[in-house]
Amino acid sequence: MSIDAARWWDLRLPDPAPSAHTGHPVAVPGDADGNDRRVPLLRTSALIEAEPSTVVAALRLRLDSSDAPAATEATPDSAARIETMGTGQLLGVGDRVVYGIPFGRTRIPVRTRLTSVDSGELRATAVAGSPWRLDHRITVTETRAGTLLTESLRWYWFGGLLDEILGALFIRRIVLRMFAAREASIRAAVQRLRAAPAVVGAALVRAETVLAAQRARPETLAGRWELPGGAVETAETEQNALVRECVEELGAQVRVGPRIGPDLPLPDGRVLRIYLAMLDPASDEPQAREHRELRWLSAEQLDEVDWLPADLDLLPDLRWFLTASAENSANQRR
Ligand SMILES: Nc1nc2c([nH]c(=O)n2[C@H]2C[C@H](O)[C@@H](COP(=O)(O)OP(=O)(O)OP(=O)(O)O)O2)c(=O)[nH]1
Repeated sequence: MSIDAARWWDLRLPDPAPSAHTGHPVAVPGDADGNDRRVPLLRTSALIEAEPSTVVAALRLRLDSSDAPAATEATPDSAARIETMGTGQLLGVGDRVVYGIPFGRTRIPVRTRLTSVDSGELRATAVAGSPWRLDHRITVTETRAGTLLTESLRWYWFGGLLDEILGALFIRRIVLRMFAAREASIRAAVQRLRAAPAVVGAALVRAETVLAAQRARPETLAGRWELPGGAVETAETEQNALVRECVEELGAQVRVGPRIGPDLPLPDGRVLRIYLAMLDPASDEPQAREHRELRWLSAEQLDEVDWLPADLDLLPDLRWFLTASAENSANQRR
């Protein structure tokens, strides 16, 4: 495979500024990318000892769902109501996030709409009317010590100096409290995801297509499509579980590669983790031993089958990977 998927997370992420590594909040006018220096920017960062795929899943978990981390209640400043427009459990573009920013005894609702979501970054822009605008950006960056989570907020109110004064007097304190509370709830969600029993799935890739399998059982899931795999048994690594499941379900020998996409919470409390995989050159052709049918799907065909709900949240990452592999192969042929 010509794409180095281990560098998956680095692809679209800017380097955090050195001050972000200190873990202390910084408020600087503008940023180093040449953006308007008069626009206030507030940034905090935290190192979380977990893989980026888990941190992203924690970020994208609905904070208002019943299985949300209890920290949402324990730290009311993090209160965020998320109005999901998509079907999946994770956030998608177009979803609205309503933050209740505490102000005296009341809360001022700030409505933001997610404008971009990918493996490394969530970006939301406030939808409150003009002239006021708010850009909220969360990025995750893999480091040797864990995942660096950086949150930044930039606001445009009246513009220029007035925004800086308002920021210093009012916004800065509230926003930093909100960031701190969110960090606590993200840490709690990360712990919950790491402790959950795992199901693993193989994104088995061949010639820019991925193998999808149609479930035959149980009745509630029969007819829907998934990636081959199953539950990880006690004292088994996730990679070994995938190799075993692919033999049992497909009669195929696979080589397991790096993770793709975030942790995907399942309705029963388990967590689904997907790994890229390739057929071993000596392997037999995969057969539907336990499934109804198998199909090799290209990036364009991913929407043609009725995926299980958890898998829907993987499709953007899978589509990106298949498209990038196809482009890469085309470039190499030239
Ligand atoms: N393997 C797999 N399971 C998925 C996917 N998406 C998804 O929601 N699931 C759910 C369906 C099931 O509730 C659970 C996996 O159960 P399973 O029947 O495949 O595996 P298992 O090891 O628990 O059972 P078995 O193979 O021993 O019969 O995860 C997916 O893409 N692949």
